[in-house]
Amino acid sequence: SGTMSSDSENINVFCRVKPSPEDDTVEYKARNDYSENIAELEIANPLQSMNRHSQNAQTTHKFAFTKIFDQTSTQSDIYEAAGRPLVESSFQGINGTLFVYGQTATGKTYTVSGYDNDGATSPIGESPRELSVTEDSGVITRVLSDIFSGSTGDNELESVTISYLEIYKEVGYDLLGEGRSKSHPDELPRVTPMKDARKRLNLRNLSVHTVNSEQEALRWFELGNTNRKVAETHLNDASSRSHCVFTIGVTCKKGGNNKTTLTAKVNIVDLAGSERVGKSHIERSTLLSEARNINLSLHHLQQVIVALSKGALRHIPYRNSLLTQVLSDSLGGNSRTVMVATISAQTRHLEESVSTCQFAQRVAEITNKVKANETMDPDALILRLQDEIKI
Ligand SMILES: Nc1ncnc2c1ncn2[C@@H]1O[C@H](COP(=O)(O)OP(=O)(O)OP(=O)(O)O)[C@@H](O)[C@H]1O
Repeated sequence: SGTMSSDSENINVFCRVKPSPEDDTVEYKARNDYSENIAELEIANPLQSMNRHSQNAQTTHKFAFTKIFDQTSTQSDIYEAAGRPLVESSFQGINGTLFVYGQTATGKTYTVSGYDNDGATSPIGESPRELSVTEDSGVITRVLSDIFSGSTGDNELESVTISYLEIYKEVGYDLLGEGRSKSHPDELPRVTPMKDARKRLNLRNLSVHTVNSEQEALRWFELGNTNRKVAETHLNDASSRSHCVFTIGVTCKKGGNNKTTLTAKVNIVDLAGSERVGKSHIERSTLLSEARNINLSLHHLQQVIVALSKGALRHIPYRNSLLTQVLSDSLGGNSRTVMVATISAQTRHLEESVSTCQFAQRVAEITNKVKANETMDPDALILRLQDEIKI
């Protein structure tokens, strides 16, 4: 039947420019054409425009995006354009992914997780202060809030689950393991990828928590962030060096047909900083091995994206890293996916900003095959098959 077919759709790519002091900024122009959903980012290259001898030197770089968020954009602007649509489609059984990519300190974590809720985290179950969406809340907080308060259309929300995975040097850590905060990352359960009988990825040891309210969900998220900070302190600034994947499972009963269940997964992904090893002034050998490791992971991600952007019938090397295995549905599979490329407007980061935008152009070429995940209860399925036979 028609509802089971899949639709091809491209990954929508957004750009966010981090606010910075007015001196030392690159001249860039953003043109958003709201009616067409096309935006163009033009970055002037000050180094080349100063060189009057090279007539043919490229003085500007131009990049196409779905939309550009300039330095004045708010957390809510980003959410409305890039986050909310994923919540709405999750109620229809459609998987969604939002991932942020960019150089260190360009606002990836701010975009996804907002400002840190400084201060004490209360254990799950105790009753501390109320958590809620504030101006600085990132995509994850807003998604969790909307899932519990947004309109599910004709369908009825049945259950919500969450999990929170950190990947550091190819090792997966469960940030919500056992529901309490840890004092050392070694205490966090290690997550390993396995294939189940149907050859689907199964993340062993990643806890999946059912949540019944926005408060409960936000409390888990806060616990995960506390564990993430612990890891950061012990693992040489793991924040820039690790990847975090927050996953929300949404189950709905289909309206007018409560024998059909719709299930969707929404992944929100904060990637490691994308700068190249050569540019960061890393001297200590341990740090160098870490840098290679992040870059290795991002390198594998880039390989997957290049293979996908070149089109069908290619071998896609998902298996080379844990990150690409986790993101296999999000990239080229069954998921509605959006990317937010974060860049700095500062002149000294020009090269990195251009390279981030170039990567984004590749990602925009990827097509996913999106279809609603519907399952019927066995009785309903038998009735439907009997109906079909009669015709
Ligand atoms: N749009 C913004 N508005 C206000 N502050 C911002 C914005 N973007 C980033 N910041 C601030 O800039 C700092 C660096 O941002 P953030 O930690 O999010 O970067 P990142 O890209 O996640 O870096 P890393 O790769 O190291 O994790 C933080 O203090 C953050 O609060």
